[in-house]
Amino acid sequence: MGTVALQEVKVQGAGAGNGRAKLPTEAAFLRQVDGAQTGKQPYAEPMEALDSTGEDANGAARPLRITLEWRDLRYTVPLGVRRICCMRRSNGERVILEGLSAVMPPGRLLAVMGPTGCGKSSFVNALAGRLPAGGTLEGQVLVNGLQRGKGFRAVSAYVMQDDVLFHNLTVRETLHFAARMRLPSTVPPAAKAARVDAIIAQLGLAGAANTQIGNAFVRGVSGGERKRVNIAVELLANPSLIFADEATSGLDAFQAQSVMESLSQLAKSGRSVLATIHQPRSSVFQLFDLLMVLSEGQMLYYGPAAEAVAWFASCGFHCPEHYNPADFFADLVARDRRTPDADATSQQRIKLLVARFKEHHAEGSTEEGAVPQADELAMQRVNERPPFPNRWPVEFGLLLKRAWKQQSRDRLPQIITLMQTLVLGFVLAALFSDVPKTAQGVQDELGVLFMCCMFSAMASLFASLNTFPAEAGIVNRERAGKSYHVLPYYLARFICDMPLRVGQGLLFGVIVYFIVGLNPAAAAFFQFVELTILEGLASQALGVAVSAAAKTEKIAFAVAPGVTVVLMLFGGFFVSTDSIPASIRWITYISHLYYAFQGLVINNFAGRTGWTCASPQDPTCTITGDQIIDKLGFGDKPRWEAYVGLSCLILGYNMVGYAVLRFSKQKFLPLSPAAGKKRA
Ligand SMILES: Nc1ncnc2c1ncn2[C@@H]1O[C@H](COP(=O)(O)OP(=O)(O)OP(=O)(O)O)[C@@H](O)[C@H]1O
Repeated sequence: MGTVALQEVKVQGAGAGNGRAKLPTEAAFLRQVDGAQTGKQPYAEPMEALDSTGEDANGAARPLRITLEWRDLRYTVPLGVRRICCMRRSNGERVILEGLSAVMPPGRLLAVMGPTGCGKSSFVNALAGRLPAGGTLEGQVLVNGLQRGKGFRAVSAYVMQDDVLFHNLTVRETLHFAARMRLPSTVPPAAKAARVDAIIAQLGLAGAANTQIGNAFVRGVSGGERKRVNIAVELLANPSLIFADEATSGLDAFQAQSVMESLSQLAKSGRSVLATIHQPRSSVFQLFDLLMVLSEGQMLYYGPAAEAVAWFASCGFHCPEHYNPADFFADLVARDRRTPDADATSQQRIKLLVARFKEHHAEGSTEEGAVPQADELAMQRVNERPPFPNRWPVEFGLLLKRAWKQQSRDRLPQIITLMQTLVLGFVLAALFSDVPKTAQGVQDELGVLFMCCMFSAMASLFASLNTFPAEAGIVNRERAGKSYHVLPYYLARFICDMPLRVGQGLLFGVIVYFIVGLNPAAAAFFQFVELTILEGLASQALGVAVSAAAKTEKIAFAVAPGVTVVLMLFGGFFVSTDSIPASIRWITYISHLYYAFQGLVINNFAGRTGWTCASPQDPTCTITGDQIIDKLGFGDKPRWEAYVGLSCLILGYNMVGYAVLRFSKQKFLPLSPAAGKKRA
């Protein structure tokens, strides 16, 4: 059905307004949706009211019946600024959602449809409280008659458009972790495991339970299974309200059907499910209880999905027989910008449909969707619960276990680290093997020591940059769902990174140290390794701090090496600290390369003698190690200073990284009720 056909239909249907079927009023609609219309009894599903504990047999909070109401939702985004002379003028704003009001009773699957860019995701995000900061959201969102409160996150789940899962964990491990993290520790482990099994069965994941999630490089579960794992992760907290944005995007028809069937089952079990969807096939359309059709941010239909065809027919637009209603609506409400005429016609059609629906809505809006008092009370109780399900030590233990599993199975970074260490170690060793004890040899040894600092700093930095941003999506999702605090996550990650840094430092030391012929004392070798490991840990923390501060992986990769190069210039090799202008000398003291180089130089040269000066005037002239140390400006530095400096930097960089992560959590747009109240 193309646009031309729609125009024909419209001509046929012009003036059909008088005989149009009326949609039920809001209250009648609630009764219909709850009762005979859909063959369901009002709240007929197994949704027992919360008992005194509010928990089910597994100790998990029972789903609540959620009546969701939105009033006069209006979402606008600024259109940027323009400069007139030296003044900045706003270009105005763009209205993304306009005047959306409706009530959704519990235990229903609401599908939000409309052409691309019509505001489906914005609508679902507005209800879920997940619109990105930067615009204005006005109106009201009521959950069981109450304004969205602290408990909203606890009762709702948000299934992301993108898959955000650890690729090295199996489906079962992913779900076990989510169950342990999202259910309180008062729930016994056996009950949590039973819940995981139940959800695996419910979402048809039994066949894939022991398969790794996978990614572009590692073969894993199918796209549909990944989507269902995403849903399953959210389900483990037993949410009463589920938002699924583009639940079927990127899936083939069969997988899309199975995902939507899962969502429909969840609605049948008493939960309220809101899903945005693009052009569902007719068998998927049959699964919807309620349908909302949006175009240009306005509502063209909201009501029982089964009655949408009749509604549009009553407006003069008839869906041909044996035609998928979803395809018909998609053509009907899309703006056709191919030619100016087609655009004008489609705009007129949308205007007409918006006006008709508004007219109907105004007739029905005097009756409010009544919320049973028990539901309101249950919601009030949830609002009073603490937001995090577990205590700090439990979170730490779980995060440590997961980080360890993920890292130990992530072979690629380990292989890259090993290869880098071997290649650079042997190249350095080959270039500088058996350095002579001459003035030139001193230069070579200093060069080797600084190269060791550079290698340790860069390898650890890139290890952080390669892994930390990749986790950001998962961590953001888990933090938005109030799964855990940031500190236990941060500490667990730091601890799990340590073995790789230690292994790398040790391997590099073994290859380079003896071939080059650095200080032969055994203690000096161990100090060399200790210092490069400490430097690696500091550099890793710097990488995390930069990654946390940078908005994207690309920015992190652009900024972090630049920062390291600046710190390298203050490392004491190129310019002695004494020759650096006093105003910028402080940078030296935040440079891990400086402390590492200082430590390695003192470790290598202190107390040693016998380097010849290569002076033609005095062939017996020799240089002592202490003279070399003095020349570099480290003469007055005690050995421990490098250790203390590096330890302070590990702590300092980590504190910065933690603070940035802690305070850079995704900001969501608050709901401003003023305008909504004015209009209400
Ligand atoms: N923060 C923003 N700033 C500017 N424009 C925005 C912003 N958020 C959304 N939009 C615009 O608002 C419109 C609606 O976006 P939204 O993502 O809600 O549409 P959608 O119907 O979900 O689209 P799709 O089906 O393609 O996912 C789009 O044109 C989008 O470009």
